[in-house]
Amino acid sequence: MSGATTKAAAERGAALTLQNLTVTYDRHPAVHHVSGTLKAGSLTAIAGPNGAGKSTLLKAIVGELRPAEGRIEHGLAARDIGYLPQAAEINRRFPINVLDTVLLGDWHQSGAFGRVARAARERAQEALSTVGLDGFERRPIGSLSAGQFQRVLFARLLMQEARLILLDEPFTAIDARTTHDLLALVSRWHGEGRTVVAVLHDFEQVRSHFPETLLIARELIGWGPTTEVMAPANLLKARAMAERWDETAPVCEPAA
Ligand SMILES: Nc1ncnc2c1ncn2[C@@H]1O[C@H](COP(=O)(O)OP(=O)(O)OP(=O)(O)O)[C@@H](O)[C@H]1O
Repeated sequence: MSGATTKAAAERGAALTLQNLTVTYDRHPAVHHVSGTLKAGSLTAIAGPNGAGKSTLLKAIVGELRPAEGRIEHGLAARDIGYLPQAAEINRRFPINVLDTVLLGDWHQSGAFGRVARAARERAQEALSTVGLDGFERRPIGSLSAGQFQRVLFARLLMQEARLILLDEPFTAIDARTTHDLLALVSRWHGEGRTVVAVLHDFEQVRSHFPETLLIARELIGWGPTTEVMAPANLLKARAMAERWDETAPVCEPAA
């Protein structure tokens, strides 16, 4: 993104702008012509049916997928974007302990193979304490419960101190107590002025904790205040679009 565009986006109060974004797999669109602005400092849920393109959208924002068409504009360096993928995408057999996993959140300071400074260790320790995992430092990540591991990943995000935080289904298969604790961290990040985005399936959670919502069913249905976007008519529309879409439709063919 050019310096001028970055400045213009910042002046509009935008953390990120999508311009006619289309993302495809083998030329089949998963995200189709999506445009809009994520306000800096906003707290936004991404909602939509299974297969709606929610994870694809996050992957495009972090640069794992390239747009087939359109643009994603932001003025952020990679280290300014924190990303929590869906749990199923993370390999927990990797032989690494809890403390080192949290320290990975600091890779941009220490470098991938650099010596870890004492200050970083102390911050990692503090992050583990914040997520309620004192004493877990040496445990291999493969030995943790799903909820404990999710706490570790949140500690890693705490360590990173990113300006934009993207969470893909952070509370799926997580119990009420852990969800409550992790939602408190989300609120804390929001209070610190960070921009936070979470893909969620629990509409109650969306309504009670996320002031803004982006509702998608491959195409954008709504993006703005949650009370407006999550209106019954929009939810029906999302469901109807999901029921009629053709998985094999090529790029830019009109929906059936
Ligand atoms: N690696 C891939 N190769 C081919 N198609 C893919 C790939 N990843 C996702 N898709 C397809 O892209 C579409 C959007 O998938 P995506 O995972 O973004 O949806 P989602 O909204 O996150 O769904 P869910 O709520 O089920 O997690 C789906 O039709 C899916 O099958």
